[in-house]
Amino acid sequence: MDIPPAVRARAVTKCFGEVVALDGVDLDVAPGQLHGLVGPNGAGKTTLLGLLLGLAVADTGTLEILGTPVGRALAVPEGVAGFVDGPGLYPSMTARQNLSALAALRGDGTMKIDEAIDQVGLTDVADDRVRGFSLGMRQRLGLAAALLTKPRLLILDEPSNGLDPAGKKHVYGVLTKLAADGTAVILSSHRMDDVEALCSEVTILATGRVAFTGPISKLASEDTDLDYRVRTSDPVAGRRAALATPGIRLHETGLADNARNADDARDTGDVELLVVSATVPALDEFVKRLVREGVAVRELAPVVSPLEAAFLALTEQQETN
Ligand SMILES: Nc1ncnc2c1ncn2[C@@H]1O[C@H](COP(=O)(O)OP(=O)(O)OP(=O)(O)O)[C@@H](O)[C@H]1O
Repeated sequence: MDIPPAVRARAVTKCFGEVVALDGVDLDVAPGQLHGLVGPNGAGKTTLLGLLLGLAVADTGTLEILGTPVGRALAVPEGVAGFVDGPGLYPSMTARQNLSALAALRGDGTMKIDEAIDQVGLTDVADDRVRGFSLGMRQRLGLAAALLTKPRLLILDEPSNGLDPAGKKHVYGVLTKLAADGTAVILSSHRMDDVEALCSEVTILATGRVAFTGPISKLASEDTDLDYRVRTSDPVAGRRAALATPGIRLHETGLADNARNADDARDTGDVELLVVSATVPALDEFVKRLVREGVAVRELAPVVSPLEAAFLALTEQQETN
């Protein structure tokens, strides 16, 4: 039997008075997919996540969640869990009491509370009151609350807010494992690097419309110029090779024009770094030339990630339309 998509949205529109928060949004999310939702402030991310969580209903369009069409009633669809605008928690209760209360409310705590607390790394503070929790700890507890129901679709609004690097790594490990076990995860974020590290697919929203949806790998077209940092064993020869390669635009990084060798270059400051603007094929030619000339490439990386570059280009485009 075919497993239905976790989310299938078609032409979904949602207005708040005069404000069009979502304008004809299509979204497809497969089971087991980690899907990032990005967009500038006010783009409609929270509104869309709210529809998926049953906190609001769309004005027009169709929405199917885990194979079931969403009706007009406000209710969390079966198999869905998560939070928008931060997890709702009782500050005067401990972490464990919060989860017990939730499990009692739902009457279906299918996962053991200790197991959920352990999964998000809060065992040591399980009996502390939530009032004293940091934002990151609250986020983790919110995730534990969502995990209690063993969801097949998990919706998280800015889940990495307030998490320190170790916390983020832990939470991302939990999400990756959930996805590997078949749960679809949709999360919003303002951090492109986080989305790139975690998600295989992304939807970029701008002023309520989908500017892009699909695999992150498709975002960076081979024909798009991106800025790259290039560090070589010989900055002077590297610079010469850049100038000689068609399609490579060299940004000035402080290397003196009269520098004849690496020692001269070093005298002028940190000039081992070149910043070039190029398409992928032009960059390939540049690297081949460097290798031919016996110049070693020690570092080669985009200045901003392909996702961030595409995000900026697409959202600027949308906003000027
Ligand atoms: N309950 C509401 N009443 C009125 N307007 C609303 C309401 N909720 C959202 N909006 C408006 O809808 C638009 C989309 O808001 P939304 O919160 O979904 O954006 P967002 O992408 O989540 O933004 P942010 O990144 O700032 O959280 C905004 O113009 C917002 O002001």
